[in-house]
Amino acid sequence: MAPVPVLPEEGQPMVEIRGLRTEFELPGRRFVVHDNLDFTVHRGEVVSLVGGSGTGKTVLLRQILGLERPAAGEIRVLGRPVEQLGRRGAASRIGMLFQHGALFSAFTVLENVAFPLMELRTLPRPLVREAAMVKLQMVGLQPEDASKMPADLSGGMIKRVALARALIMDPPLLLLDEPTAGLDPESSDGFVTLLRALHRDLALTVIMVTHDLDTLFELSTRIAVLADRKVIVSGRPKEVIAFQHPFVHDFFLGQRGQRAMELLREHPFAV
Ligand SMILES: Nc1ncnc2c1ncn2[C@@H]1O[C@H](COP(=O)(O)OP(=O)(O)OP(=O)(O)O)[C@@H](O)[C@H]1O
Repeated sequence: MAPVPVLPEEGQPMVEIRGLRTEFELPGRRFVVHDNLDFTVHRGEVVSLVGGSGTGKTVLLRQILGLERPAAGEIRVLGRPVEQLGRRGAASRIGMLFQHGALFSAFTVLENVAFPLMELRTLPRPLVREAAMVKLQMVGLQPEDASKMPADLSGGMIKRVALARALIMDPPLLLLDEPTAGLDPESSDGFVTLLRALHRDLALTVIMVTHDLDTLFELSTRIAVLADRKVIVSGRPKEVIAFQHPFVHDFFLGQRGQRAMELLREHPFAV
């Protein structure tokens, strides 16, 4: 069995990032994505990361997951440096929903959901199957969906299967990369409702990257803006929208501003 992560008290840091520097080599030059970036997420929060294209939102999620190492700085997850968690330790603490679901096309739905547990080789197959079926039910899928192949699923079902797989080890921390991208409005609403219920019922801490204002306002307890290689502001929408920065102005008050203002009125207490 995977070790049960020790949960910090409510409000204690789940993720702490200090002095983060991320750089990539391009032919002939070094390209800096994050520079001296600080960011903390507390237990129970749903923090949305927004920022322009290429500001390093996805890379930051991958670093929190331990899939990529920064050039400098420290990332602690549940009080421990992420590089000390190892693959198994990270998997039991952090669930990740990748942008396009990232399901294995040759595996059935059940095999996809069960995969992280099968890889551990610590539980007998019937128990793994049972755990995967419970997670399928948790994300609103039917038992008969278990034998389907990814090619036979709708976009909304693919997201749900990927979410069931992200939750298979009962991680306290869930990372979501564009959870509603590519979904029609009805599927998107359904998925947001599911995420909100799971956040509440499983006492999850969530870090989410999204460009979608409805998803942002429906789910977030805090918004953090990535620009100029740092988190330039984080807080409630009202506080973030009032921050003077060209990206913040364009994102919330530009073309989409009217929708942002409607959402702010609809969700005065949500964030
Ligand atoms: N392995 C890599 N090698 C080189 N450059 C990379 C690598 N991974 C990411 N980058 C670059 O780092 C920058 C940040 O990428 P990232 O995918 O995190 O952006 P993002 O903020 O998620 O953007 P978007 O909103 O467009 O998805 C981009 O310019 C990307 O091309």
